Amino acid sequence: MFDTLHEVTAMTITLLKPTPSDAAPATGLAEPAIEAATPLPTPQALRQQLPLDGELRQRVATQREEVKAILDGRDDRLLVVVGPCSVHDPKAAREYAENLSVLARQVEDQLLLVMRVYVEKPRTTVGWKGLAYDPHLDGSDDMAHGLAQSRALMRDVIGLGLPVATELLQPMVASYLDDLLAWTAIGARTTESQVHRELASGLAAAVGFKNATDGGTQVAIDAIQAAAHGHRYPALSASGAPCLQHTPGNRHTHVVLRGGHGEPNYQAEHVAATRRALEAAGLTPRLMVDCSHANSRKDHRRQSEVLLDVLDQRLAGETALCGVMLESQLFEGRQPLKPGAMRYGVSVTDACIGWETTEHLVSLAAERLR
Ligand SMILES: O=C[C@H](O)[C@H](O)COP(=O)(O)O
Ligand SMILES: C=C(OP(=O)(O)O)C(=O)O
Repeated sequence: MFDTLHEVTAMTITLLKPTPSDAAPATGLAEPAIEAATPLPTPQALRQQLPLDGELRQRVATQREEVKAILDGRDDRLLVVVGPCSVHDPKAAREYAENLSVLARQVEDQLLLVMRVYVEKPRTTVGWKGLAYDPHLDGSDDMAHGLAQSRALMRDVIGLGLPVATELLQPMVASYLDDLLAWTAIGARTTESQVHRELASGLAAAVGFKNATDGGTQVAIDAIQAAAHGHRYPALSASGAPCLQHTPGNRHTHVVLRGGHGEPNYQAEHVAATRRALEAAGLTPRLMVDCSHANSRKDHRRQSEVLLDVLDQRLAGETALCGVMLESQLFEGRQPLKPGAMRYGVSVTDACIGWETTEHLVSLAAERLR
């Protein structure tokens, strides 16, 4: 199935170097800084190759509505975005999804579980950028294959009955995957970006804007306001042609508190302050707490204490808290990315809690909310 894409990847086009008469004599500024361009399939071609059939399309529509009902306060269940920090092994991700789909049914009276299928990773400096970019984990950047693997995996997760969450990082990647998503993150490193706010304004899925990496929440509140408006911005159409995209605006957005610079911001005083800031901006206060990242001080074992605190706040009547996020894998911890010497089901980005702890925490959350 992926042969065609592989063939496309193999054809690398070397960009035309300027002729001597084009070159800028003194500065050399006319030299292109891009070394090569590798063709990718158009979003339309990939969607045709890995289509979402009528039943699955309807399922995604229903999943999106379920998430939005929670954000609108029409459903008082807790939204739980849970799964690996990043997917690097689709086989392990499918096994994880099978486990999660069973758990989701056991807790569905109290919780709506949405699986993190994160295939793009924002990096603080440099590092592996995710399955969509480098599926062979070796720097070969076979993105045509990575996009196909990402799409196929997300489709299988939906087939298991689970809604899919991802972070959308590179706006062009969104058009390969966005028909599959029930919930989307705009990450801490991009919430302030106008380009990402424009992207969010045209998504059919709900969007969570993370607070900034320094802990600042105002950028996420500004992002909610920006994304609620319609925008017009240049983009590539599904068939790969440049176009001016017109978006309607997205009202189903919310803040995600993830802490900043090693300091948590999940506690009641932070939640109350964010609630007041949202109300002052004329916005409906709705918040998700990310139990990982700076909220856990990057120690996966502390995600449980964050979750328990958030549950206490909910039970004490904090209705703005409509969701939580957990970073979880089949097995706990993290490992360096060393192809050929990897442990199955262990994160290669941030450390995660393992499946047993995940099952225990999610069941406990449902039990406490009952
Ligand atoms: O969620 C994952 C990481 O926190 C994020 O991608 C940044 O990773 P890095 O600091 O390891 O680059
Ligand atoms: C990168 C992530 O989070 P943040 O943007 O909060 O760092 C993530 O959730 O994978």
